[in-house]
Amino acid sequence: MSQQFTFEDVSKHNKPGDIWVVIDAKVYDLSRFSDMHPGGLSVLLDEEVAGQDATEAFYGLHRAEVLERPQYKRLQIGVIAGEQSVITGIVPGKISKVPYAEPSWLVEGYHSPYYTENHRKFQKAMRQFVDENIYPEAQVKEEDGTRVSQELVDKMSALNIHAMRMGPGKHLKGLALMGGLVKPEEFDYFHELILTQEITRCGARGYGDGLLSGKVIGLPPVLTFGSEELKARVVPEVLQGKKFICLAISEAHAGSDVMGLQTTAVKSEDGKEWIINGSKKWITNGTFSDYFTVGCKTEDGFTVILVERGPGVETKPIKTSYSASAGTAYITFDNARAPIGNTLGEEGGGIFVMLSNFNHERWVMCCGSARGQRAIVEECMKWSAQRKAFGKPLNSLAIIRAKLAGTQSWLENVTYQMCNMSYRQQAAKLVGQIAFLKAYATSCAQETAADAVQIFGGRGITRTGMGRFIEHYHRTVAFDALLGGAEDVLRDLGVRQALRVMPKGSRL
Ligand code: HEM
Repeated sequence: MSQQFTFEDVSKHNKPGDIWVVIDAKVYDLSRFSDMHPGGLSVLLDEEVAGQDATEAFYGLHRAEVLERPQYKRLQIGVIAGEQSVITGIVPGKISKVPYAEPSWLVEGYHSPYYTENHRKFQKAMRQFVDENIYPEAQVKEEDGTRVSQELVDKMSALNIHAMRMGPGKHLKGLALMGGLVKPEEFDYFHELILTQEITRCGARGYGDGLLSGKVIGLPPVLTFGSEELKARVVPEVLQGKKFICLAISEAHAGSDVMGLQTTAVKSEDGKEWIINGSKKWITNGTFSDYFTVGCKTEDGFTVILVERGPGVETKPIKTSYSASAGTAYITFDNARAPIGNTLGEEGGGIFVMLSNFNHERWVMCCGSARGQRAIVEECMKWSAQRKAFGKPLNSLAIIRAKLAGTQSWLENVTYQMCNMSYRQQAAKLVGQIAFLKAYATSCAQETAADAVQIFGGRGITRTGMGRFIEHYHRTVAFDALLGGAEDVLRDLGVRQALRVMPKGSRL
C-alpha cells in the first residue's frame, strides 16, 4: 500500500533541493528531478507549486501520459490520505465519456439501427487490442520512422485481423476471427468499419498507413480478379503477414488520372511473361513489399498485373510530411518480369479492376477520416475544458462537431448499402456516392485541422507536449485528401457517375 501523507506534510517541502507536490491526490518528490525538469527549476519553486496541490498547473502544461512514463512514475512517493485520484490517462479498452469523442452508437442511451450485439463485442475486443498493442508501438514508430514490427504483424495474424481488413468474403472461410468472436459468414462491412476506426485511434497517420494499408488496397484485385492458382500461392502468406503487398498505380506523370499512366507491359516472345518498364511514385508500403499490384499500359489499353520483387524491381523511400514508417516508395521497373498468369482481370480490363478497387479503398479512407476527426474533437473538447487562460466555449468546436456527425451518419448509410449489395452492384451504384463522401469527409477534416490549431494556439504547431496530436493531424491531414483520388477528381467523378444514369426523358 502507498504511503499516506497530509497536505500539511507536503507543504514543508517547498525549497530548492526539497520539493514535493501533489498531483491528483498523489504525492511526488521532485527534489532530485527538479534540475532535470524540461520546464525548468523556477516553475517548480513557484509558491503555488512547491509544497502545494499543483494538479491544475500540471494539467495545464502536460499531457496525462507524462506521468505514465516509468521514469516519472517513480517520482511518486505516496498519496494524500482520504483523497481520491480522479484523473485517468489511457485505460485500455475504455469508451471515452467526453462528449462527441465516440460515434453515437457507442454512447450510452443512444440507439442505432446498424449495429448488433456482435458488432459491440467486436468493438470492445478491437479497442482493447489497439490500446494495448498498436497504440504504444505507433507512438514510437511514427517518430523513428521504422516499419511496423513483425511481432505486432504476427499478433494481428493470430486474430486474423489482416484477413478481416479485406472485408467480408470467401477469404474468411474457416478462420477464427478475433479468437472466434465473429463467425466468418457473419462478418460484414460494419465489422470492417469498426476495425478501421479502432485502428485509426492510434493517432499516428504515417504509421497507420505503414500498418499494412498497402495490403488493404493492393490485395483486393488479387482476391477478386486473380486466378485460383495465383490466389492459392499469394493470398495465404499475405493474410498471415509473412509477405507484404502494395498497390502501385500513381506515377510522377499521372496521379489520380489512371488513363495517363506510362508504365508499360509487353508480352515476351514466347508469350509466357509480361515485361514491365516504368516507374511508380508515392507507393504506400512499397519499400518493404514483396508483391506489387501494378497498373500498366498494354496493347489493349490498361491492365493490372501482380509483380513480385525480383530482378528489375527497385524501391527507394520517398520523404513525405508523414512518417517513413508508412514505407512510401518510388519504384522502378526495368525489364521486370511477371508470369502471364499474374494478370488480374481481363487484359485491357484494368479500368474496371481499378474502379471497383478504388471504391473499397475510398470507403476505408472515409472510415479513417471520420474517426481521425473525432479524436481531434476529443482533444479540443478536453483542452477547452481544462485550459486556464481565455477559457470559454469555442464556436469552432460546434462547427467541427456538426460536420463530424454528418460524415459518420453518411458513412453508416453507405456501409449499410454495401452490406446489401454484391461487389459488382457496389461498383455500379456506389462509385459516385463514395467519391462524394470521401471528398466531403476530407474537406471537413482539413477544416477541422485548421480550427483545432486555432483552438490550441502555439501548442497546435508544436510536435511535443499538449498539442502533439493536433500538430500531427494538421501536418498529415492532406494525405487522406489526396490518396485514393484528390477531392476535385472525386467530385468530378461523382457528378459524371450521376449524369450517366440520368433518365433519358427527363426535361425541365
Ligand atoms: C511529476 C511532476 C512533473 C513531471 C514528471 C514533469 C515533466 C515535464 C516534461 C516531460 C515536460 C516536457 C513537455 C512535454 O513534452 O510534455 C515538462 C514541461 C514543463 N513543465 Fe513539467 N513536470 C512535472 C511537474 C511540473 C509542475 C508541477 C509544473 C508547474 C507549473 C511544471 C511546469 C512545466 C512547464 C512550464 C513546462 C514547459 C511546458 C511547455 O513547453 O509548454 N511541471 N514537464
